[in-house]
Amino acid sequence: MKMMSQDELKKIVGEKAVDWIKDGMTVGLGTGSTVKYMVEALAKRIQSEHLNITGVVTSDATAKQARALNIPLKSVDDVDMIDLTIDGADEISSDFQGIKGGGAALLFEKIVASNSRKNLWIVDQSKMSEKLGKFPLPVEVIPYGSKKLFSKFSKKGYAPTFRHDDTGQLKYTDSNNLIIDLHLKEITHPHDLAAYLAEQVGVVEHGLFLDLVNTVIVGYPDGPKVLEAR
Ligand SMILES: O=C[C@H](O)[C@H](O)[C@H](O)COP(=O)(O)O
Repeated sequence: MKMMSQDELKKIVGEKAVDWIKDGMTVGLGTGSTVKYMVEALAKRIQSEHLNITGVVTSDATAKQARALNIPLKSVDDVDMIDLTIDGADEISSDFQGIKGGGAALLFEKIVASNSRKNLWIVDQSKMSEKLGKFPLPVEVIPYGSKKLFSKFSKKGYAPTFRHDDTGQLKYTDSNNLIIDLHLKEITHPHDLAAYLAEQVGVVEHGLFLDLVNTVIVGYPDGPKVLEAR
């Protein structure tokens, strides 16, 4: 079997995902290196099949790409309901729960996902795991009081780190918040953890995406595999 790079696996799932898009749909466009291929493939379909599609983006980065490819966009506030959102993920457990936010876009991604009739995730095989927690869990926090939250998470044993960008500066999200990554190793009770994080003052959103997705396309060297939740 031909060895495929991680990037090639991302490309095959990105290209496969646009099969779910039908003419007239309002489509949520996720964020990241896998979604980038889906957005490219969608733009090609819009052009060649003259599709009437409205995109709803989840980050400034995706907005920039979609505009450059002439995909018509609207804000989530200006559409009735999103028919389908296609997004990447950082880790997906066997029961279809996920961690997102590796690209710091979790807040808009969760707003768009929560306003979508259907959510579809596209990942290469490395993102699948039995239990969540190998990927550090991103928590978006407002800057004011963020050191207090950091200490609280430290005391809980969550091994927090502030996210930095490539230049070593604190990473600010599209909404000018900070990210604290929690190094948990294994999340045994994701719903309890999600509830705890949601009630902490100063937490804007966390990267646990629970009970949102029922279709996942996984890229394997022998092709994309579509997994449906039971
Ligand atoms: O904040 C970023 C998003 O949650 C991405 O969807 C996630 O990090 C996966 O990105 P990629 O496809 O680049 O691995």
